[in-house]
Amino acid sequence: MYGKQRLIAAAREAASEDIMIVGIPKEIKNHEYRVGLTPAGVRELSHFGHRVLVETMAGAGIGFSDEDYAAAGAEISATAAAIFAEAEMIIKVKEPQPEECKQLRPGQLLFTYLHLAPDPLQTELLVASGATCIAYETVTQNGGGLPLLAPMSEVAGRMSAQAGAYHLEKAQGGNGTLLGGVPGVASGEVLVIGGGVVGANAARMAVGMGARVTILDRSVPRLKQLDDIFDGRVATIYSTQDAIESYALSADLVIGAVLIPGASAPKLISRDLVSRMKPGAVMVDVAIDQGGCFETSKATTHQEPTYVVDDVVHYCVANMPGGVARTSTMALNNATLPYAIRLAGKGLDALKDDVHLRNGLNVHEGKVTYEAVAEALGYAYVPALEALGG
Ligand SMILES: NC(=O)C1=CN([C@@H]2O[C@H](COP(=O)(O)OP(=O)(O)OC[C@H]3O[C@@H](n4cnc5c(N)ncnc54)[C@H](O)[C@@H]3O)[C@@H](O)[C@H]2O)C=CC1
Ligand SMILES: CC(=O)C(=O)O
Ligand SMILES: [Mg+2]
Repeated sequence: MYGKQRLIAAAREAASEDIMIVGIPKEIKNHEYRVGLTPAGVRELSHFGHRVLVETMAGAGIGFSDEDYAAAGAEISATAAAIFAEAEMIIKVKEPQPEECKQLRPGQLLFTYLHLAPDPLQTELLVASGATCIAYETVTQNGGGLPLLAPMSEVAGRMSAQAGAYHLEKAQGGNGTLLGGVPGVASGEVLVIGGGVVGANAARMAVGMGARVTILDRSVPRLKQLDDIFDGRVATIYSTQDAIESYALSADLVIGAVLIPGASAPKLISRDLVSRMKPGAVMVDVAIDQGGCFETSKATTHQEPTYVVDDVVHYCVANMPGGVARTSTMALNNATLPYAIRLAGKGLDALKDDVHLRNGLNVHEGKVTYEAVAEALGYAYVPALEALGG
C-alpha cells in the first residue's frame, strides 16, 4: 500500500478504535521515582482521543510537574484510588504492590513490569483480581530479544559496574581495589555472568574504567558477538560450573546478569563458593528481580542497597534503574509507548493480533497464561490465546 491508500487505511483503522481511560498512578516502591508515562507520552495518547488520568506529583521527583502533565492533556487525580477506580488501563513501571493489586478488577488492563516467577504473593493477588496483566519483561520481538526489558537492562547494566566500583571502596565494605588500577598497579578483575543486554552494558562500563573483564555465557553465538563487539578487550568464556568457580575465586567484582525469560534465575554461585571468594569482593546481582543468581542473594533497596555474607559485599537492588529515574523513565517510555497506544486503541484485540505483545500476557481473568510462571509457582498453565478466547 502506498501514499494516499495507506493514509485512508490508517484513518479507517483509527476511526474503528476505541477511546480508553488510561491511568498513571505514582510509583510507591522504595525510592522509585520513575513514572509510567512522560508528559510527551500523555500527549501522544491524548492525540488519539484517549483520556489520561495522572496522579498528582507522579513525576515530581524527576522534573515532570502536574502542570507539564496537564499541558500535555492529562487530568490530574488527587489519589491513586481514584485512578484505579476509573481507569480501564493502568500503566506503571514496577510490579504492583499488594495495596495496588487489591484495587485491580476484572476487565482492567495492567501494563508494567511484573517478574512473577519468584513472587507468589503478587501472582496470587493478580490471579484473584481477575485483571489482564501484561508484563513488560516478557514481550518479545522479531529476531529475538525483549524490547521492553532492554532499555532498563541497558541502564542497570551500566549502573552495575558503577555500583560495584563504588562498593569496592574500603568505606563501603569493599577490599579497596580501584577497578582501573594505576600505572604500576594491576587493575581490578570483573566477572560478568550472562552476556545479554545487562552483561554487555556492564562490561562496556567496566572496560571503560580500565578493569580486566571476563564475560561468561552459555550461548556460543552470543559469545562470538561479544568477541566482535569488544574486539579483544574482554575475555569471553563458555559458562560452566568450573568456569564460574575459577573466575569467581579471583574476582574483585562479580556481576550476575543471566536470564531465562519469565523464569526464576538459576543459582549459579553457591553459598560455599561465596565463602571461598576474596574477602571484600563485591557481588552485584542484577538478576535479583527474577529471584537472583547467587544463592546468598536477597532483594535490597536503594535506601539500604548492600549487606555482607562471609566478608563478601552483596548489592541486590531490584529496581536499579529507579536510581537514575529521569534517564530511565524516558528510555522506558520510548520503548513502551507504541504498545500502550495499541492497547489503548484496540484493547484485548491488540493482544490477539500480535503474538509478541501477547507473549507479555502473564495473567488474564484469573488464569496464568505464561508457562514459566505457571511452572515455577504450581498453577495450571492456560495458553494466552486460549485464555483470550481465540
Ligand atoms: N535489578 C534490576 O533493577 C534490573 C534487573 N534486570 C534483570 O537482569 C537480568 C538480565 O537481563 P538481560 O540482560 O536483559 O537479559 P538477556 O536475555 O539479554 O541476557 C541474559 C543472558 O543470560 C545468558 N544465560 C542464561 N543462563 C546462563 C548461564 N547459566 N550462564 C551464563 N549465562 C547464562 C543468556 O544466554 C543471555 O545471553 C534479568 O533478570 C532482568 O530482569 C534488568 C533490568 C533492571
Ligand atoms: C526491569 C526492572 O524490573 C526495572 O527496571 O526495575
Ligand atoms: Mg526489577
